[in-house]
Amino acid sequence: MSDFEDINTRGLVLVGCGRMGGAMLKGWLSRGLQPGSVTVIDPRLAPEWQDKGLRVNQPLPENPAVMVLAVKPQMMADALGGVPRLSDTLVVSVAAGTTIDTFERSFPDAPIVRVMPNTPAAIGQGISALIGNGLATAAHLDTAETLMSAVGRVVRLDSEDQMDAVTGLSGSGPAYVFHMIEAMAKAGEAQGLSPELSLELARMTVAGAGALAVDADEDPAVLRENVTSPGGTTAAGLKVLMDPENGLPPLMRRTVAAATERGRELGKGAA
Ligand SMILES: NC(=O)C1=CN([C@@H]2O[C@H](COP(=O)(O)OP(=O)(O)OC[C@H]3O[C@@H](n4cnc5c(N)ncnc54)[C@H](OP(=O)(O)O)[C@@H]3O)[C@@H](O)[C@H]2O)C=CC1
Ligand SMILES: O=C(O)[C@@H]1CCC=N1
Repeated sequence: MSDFEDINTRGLVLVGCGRMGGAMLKGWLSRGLQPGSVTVIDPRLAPEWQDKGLRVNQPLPENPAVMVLAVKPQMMADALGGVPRLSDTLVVSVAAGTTIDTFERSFPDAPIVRVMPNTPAAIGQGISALIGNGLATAAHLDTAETLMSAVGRVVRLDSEDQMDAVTGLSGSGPAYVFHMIEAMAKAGEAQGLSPELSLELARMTVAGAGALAVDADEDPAVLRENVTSPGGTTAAGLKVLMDPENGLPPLMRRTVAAATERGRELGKGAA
């Protein structure tokens, strides 16, 4: 039996099919979601989605199993204005900042699950955190978890208050790691390597270290120590990187704090 049986029967509506909506849709279709059961609402849907058998910008099914909202927080009010007051439909939002009570104003009788995914979902390597409203039953949370586990791992939160920090860490986090690759590549160039060689070394080092961190039984700290020979090259590099005042720890603290704070602002309706 497909995990998507009820959704394939009643339908899924995806409002906003950009980078995040598209990444999730790709994962769902590859895991058994039938294209004909998906209604995509996006005024300027990318051409790559046009010939996939999806229902594009068509009237909504009468009683869809799930509606996924994946538009920018700043566009959410517009998007919500265009959808009916569903009640028997699970509403899932992936928007940063936008709080559950905002959705409850549009869907006062609906189960609502707020999710924070990330873009490695496009290759099934995402991590999503979720939390439901008072009307979301265990079955609704399971449905949301089924959807999100099709594109990576899922954790459940204890409180919606955690969501902005989750957003600042894992929602935005892939961008920090991509920037780390860029910075490592530039640093290699500064030591005389060619841009191509430097980028390849940086990219595969981050990919391999990330995969090892997930696969290994040891903590990242132990994996780090395994690379670090006493008096060797890594120790010399880490002395700079781990400097408590000017190194990565205070920089990363400020980075995640700034992103978390921006999530809070978006939740209060900031543009
Ligand atoms: N990108 C990421 O890494 C992550 C994003 N998110 C969240 O996902 C949501 C979407 O972000 P992202 O995918 O990056 O943004 P995108 O801009 O790539 O995607 C949003 C899509 O929604 C479309 N759209 C705009 N207005 C409407 C509307 N009224 N009805 C239907 N569709 C509409 C946009 O069209 P157009 O471009 O023409 O405006 C666009 O195609 C945001 O709320 C973000 O916080 C969460 C986790 C990670
Ligand atoms: O930058 C943003 O606001 C979105 C949310 C998390 C990742 N991208």
